[in-house]
Amino acid sequence: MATVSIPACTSTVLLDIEGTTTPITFVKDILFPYIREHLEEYLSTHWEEDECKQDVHLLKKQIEEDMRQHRSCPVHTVDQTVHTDEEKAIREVMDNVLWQMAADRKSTALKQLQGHMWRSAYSSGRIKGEVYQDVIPSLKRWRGQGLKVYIYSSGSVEAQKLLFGYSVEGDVLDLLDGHFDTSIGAKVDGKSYERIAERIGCQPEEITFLTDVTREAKAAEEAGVNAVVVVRPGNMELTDDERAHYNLVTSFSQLELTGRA
Ligand SMILES: CSCCC(=O)C(=O)COP(=O)(O)O
Ligand SMILES: [Mg+2]
Repeated sequence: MATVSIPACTSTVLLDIEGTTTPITFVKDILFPYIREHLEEYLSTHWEEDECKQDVHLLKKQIEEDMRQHRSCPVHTVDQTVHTDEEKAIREVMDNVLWQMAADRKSTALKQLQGHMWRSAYSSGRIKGEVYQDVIPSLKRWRGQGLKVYIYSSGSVEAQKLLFGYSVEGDVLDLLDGHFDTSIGAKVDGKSYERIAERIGCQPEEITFLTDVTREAKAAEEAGVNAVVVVRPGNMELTDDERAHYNLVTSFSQLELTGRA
């Protein structure tokens, strides 16, 4: 198995989740169906709670932003099955959430609500966060070499902590130095990586970012971050140009820090 060197100046490994630490199938076949199945019940039960109100407020702001940007939104027909204003409002939120999920939108509003909904699924043991077999040994190895390890995912920080706190390998949050989500900026925007470096307190050049998505790798490189593209079963196919441009790994164990044991 070919090794891929990461620069000797690296002080921090920054990890994407879906398609990188975790199979895409876990997200698409377990996490997302849970939301679709429990959305109506969740909104009806928690509608009057502050946290749910904030989630709905953020979703409404996102809808306004989408309208301003002329992005298509679900069209509301008159629904004969709902009677009260609350039922109507819940149905509107549901339509929007399901529409965003069908488009695999990565909006902060959607991701925040999802994170809150997964809480009880993880804490009850119904769902356990999947991580590839090479992930935990690599996190331990990197930390042993003095590297810091952070997560940067479109999934909310709360959703990230649930996945690693209730993982198939147990609670592995101790192996992580911190978490970033899209509240710091979109993963396809170079500025987000500059902000992350600033927040960590290092130069962008000291960060190696591992992701399955080349648009994210490109944005990271624009900020001066070293990007490595992770190829896992079921990930999006890469073009010949992308294969030629990026360092590729199929397992974290292929990564070697230059000049360290
Ligand atoms: C960690 S939460 C579940 C995954 C998710 O909702 C998501 O959008 C993951 O995106 P990523 O940026 O980790 O590819
Ligand atoms: Mg990903």
